[in-house]
Amino acid sequence: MESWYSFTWLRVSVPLTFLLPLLVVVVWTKVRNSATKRRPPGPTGWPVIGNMFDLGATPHQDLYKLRFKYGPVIWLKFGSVNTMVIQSPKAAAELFKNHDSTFCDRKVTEVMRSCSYNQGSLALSKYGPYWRIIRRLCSSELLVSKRVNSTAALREKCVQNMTRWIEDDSKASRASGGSGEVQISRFLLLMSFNVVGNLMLSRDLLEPQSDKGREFLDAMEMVMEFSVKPNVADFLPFLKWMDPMGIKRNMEHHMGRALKIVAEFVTERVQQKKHAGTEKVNKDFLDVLLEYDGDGKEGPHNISERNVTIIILEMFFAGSETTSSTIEWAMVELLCNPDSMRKVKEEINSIIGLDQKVEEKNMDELPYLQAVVKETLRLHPPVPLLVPRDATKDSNYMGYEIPKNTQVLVNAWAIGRDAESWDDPLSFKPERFLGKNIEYYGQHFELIPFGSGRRICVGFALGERVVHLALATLIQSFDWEVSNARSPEIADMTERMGITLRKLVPLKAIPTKRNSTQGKIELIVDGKKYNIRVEEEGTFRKIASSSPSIVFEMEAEKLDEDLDRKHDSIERDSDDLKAGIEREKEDQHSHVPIVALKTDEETNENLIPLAANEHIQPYGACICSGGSDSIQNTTLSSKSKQEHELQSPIVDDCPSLDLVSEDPLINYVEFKRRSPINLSEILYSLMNTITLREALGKKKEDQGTLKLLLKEVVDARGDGHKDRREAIKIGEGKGSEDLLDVLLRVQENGELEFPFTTENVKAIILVVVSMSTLASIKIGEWKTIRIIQAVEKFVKANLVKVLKYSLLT
Ligand code: HEM
Repeated sequence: MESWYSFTWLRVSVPLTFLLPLLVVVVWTKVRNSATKRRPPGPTGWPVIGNMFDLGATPHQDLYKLRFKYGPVIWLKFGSVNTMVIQSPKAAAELFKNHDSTFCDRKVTEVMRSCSYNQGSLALSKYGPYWRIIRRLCSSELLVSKRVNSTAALREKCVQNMTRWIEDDSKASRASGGSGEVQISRFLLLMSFNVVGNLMLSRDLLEPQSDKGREFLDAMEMVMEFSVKPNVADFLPFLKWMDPMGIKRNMEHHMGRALKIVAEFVTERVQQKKHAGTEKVNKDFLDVLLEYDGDGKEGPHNISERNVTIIILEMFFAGSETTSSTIEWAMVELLCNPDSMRKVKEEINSIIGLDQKVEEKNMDELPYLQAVVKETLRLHPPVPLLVPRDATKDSNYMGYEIPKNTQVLVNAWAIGRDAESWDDPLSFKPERFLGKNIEYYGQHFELIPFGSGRRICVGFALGERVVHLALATLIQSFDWEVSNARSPEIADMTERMGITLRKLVPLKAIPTKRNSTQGKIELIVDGKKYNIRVEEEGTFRKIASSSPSIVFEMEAEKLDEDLDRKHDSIERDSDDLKAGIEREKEDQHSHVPIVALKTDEETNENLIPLAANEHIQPYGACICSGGSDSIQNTTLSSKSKQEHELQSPIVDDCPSLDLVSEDPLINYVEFKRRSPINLSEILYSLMNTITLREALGKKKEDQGTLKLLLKEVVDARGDGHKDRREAIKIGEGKGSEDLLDVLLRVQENGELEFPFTTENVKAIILVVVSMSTLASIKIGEWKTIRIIQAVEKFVKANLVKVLKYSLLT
């Protein structure tokens, strides 16, 4: 009996072993096909697990590839979860414009249920009264433009702190023998955390050295890491109770830590409120949440302390990495595209300059910077698939039947690369936005880094301000360089998917502080020190008029820093080289005083030809020309002359400065390659080149040394300018007069009210020339300060170029 039974069982079970799985596949495929009749196209999945293995570590990229095969709307199944993916601007427009209310719920993953987080969260809450209340509070009290504007100073403070940390970190690296390289993302994250901390809780949460801050950051980073780990329990719900991958257990631990820290702040504030006598004037978001007592229409009527804690924590999640990763990507792209970096730098230089801090109110004047941010968000949206939506009901979308509870992913990353919307979509070209009205506020569906519709990012006004401000400040404050060894990894755009999309290998670059011209001038009047801006001519004139002598010194800080860098970069084992550079630094440190003495005009001692070592020289009424066109002012009476000076157009920048090529310097550096460079020599030569051109109209080929110049001046009435003056006289050379021509004309015509000798002419020319050598400048015409300034700016700009050149070759 038993053997019959065994035999029969064997006869039945063997075919069943093979047939049953086949049957399951056939039935499952049939059921799926019938159910997906009017579903969007997509790759066929496996039984039970569906398309779980079709996506890897960067799902937005895998989905983008599927678009080429299946089109812009794709259907996938992850275990039991139906998923629709939107990958074109047109499909996104259809979704957000015509179906937003159907798809405005959120799909909540199992891990985000840890510590009941989803119940207090704004970003994950169901579309309903709780979401509406919190969203309204966020919009009106925290993130609406007017409110954001009123907190600009807080953000500017956080961004300035960041530049200080970067500078300190770089200095520390240099001091310990490193290259001065910093990992920018670290400071960006701290900065953006503090921005959120200041708005939510009125405090800086993080200082690089703070233990409490580090603990919070660490807990947050773990939460962010676990929140995006693929979890099999999401797709196979029957496994939820097991938490087979341990993700939820870990999340409970780290989320618990983060919530505990925020809860301490909340409790502290609740206690303060209990004991505070008067109403607080400047309320932060925590006050607003705690004081909420209903809107008289729909619930809830207050927000529990637990939910307040969750909402505050969420703002840190949502507002910190998103902004910091965007800025990091922008810096990466700019460093890989030097032309764009140059343009954005030039724009900042010309609109804000180096002397003024970047402020949020400047942003409207920086269209190229704005274009850089848009281009960065197009190519690197920090939340590439937006935050997953969930269908609230069955619907018909673009002719497809989409069942309730379908998860909807909008691939903003793929949309930013859509070839129908963007020319050359994979290249970084901020210019594509110039003069175009393409914004990222959810109305132009080819650019939706903040999402769109009802669930569009509630913090975009804040996010965009932080990104622009911090990026502009980083560019204004530092020159950024990438070491040769790092170049390949900077250009490697491989991504890492966390809570936001980051660069796999974080950006490391070397910052060199850019110094402003302001504060570089120390003015010493009768033993008193003043720090003045060169531009503040009024101040300058005021002090000057009350004092017979003015001494100001050019600080050599900038040169010092360049030398420090050079010191670090040149072969480190060569003591001779180091010693040479140290000597150079010493030289640069011994500031050369620039002296001006304003004498009584009546005295009019005429001009004393300059003696090389004297620091103070009297000057007479005839020295008032910083440029050829104003020499006639000398004929004016003292009062009207002063008035005229106040009104007269400043000798703006010397127009010919930009014609002076830096080639001689490059040649010089080339010649001196790998040996210490005498910077004073370079400066001296460049300054002479520039001012000789300005004073004598000399082209660079026929400029000689100072010796030749002296000969020319001594021979001022002689051949050098004879032909020119003849031509000018008969009207041919009008407009091409240089300073010497003008002086000679004035002299010949006897236009002045006092004797104007050849000695005077020589002295004026020498004044202008010697002024530019940074040695014993003797001059009494304030306009010439503009020339000094222009020359100095020019030299610095070129010096950096020259040094860079020498380091790179
Ligand atoms: C560059 C900066 C930022 C980017 C790119 C960004 C991006 C996004 C995206 C794509 C969404 C989902 C939108 C959707 O589903 O359609 C979102 C939602 C959200 N963002 Fe942002 N965000 C940024 C900054 C911020 C900041 C600074 C905050 C607040 C401090 C913030 C708070 C939120 C919140 C609370 C949500 C959920 C909104 C809801 O579900 O109603 N974000 N963000």
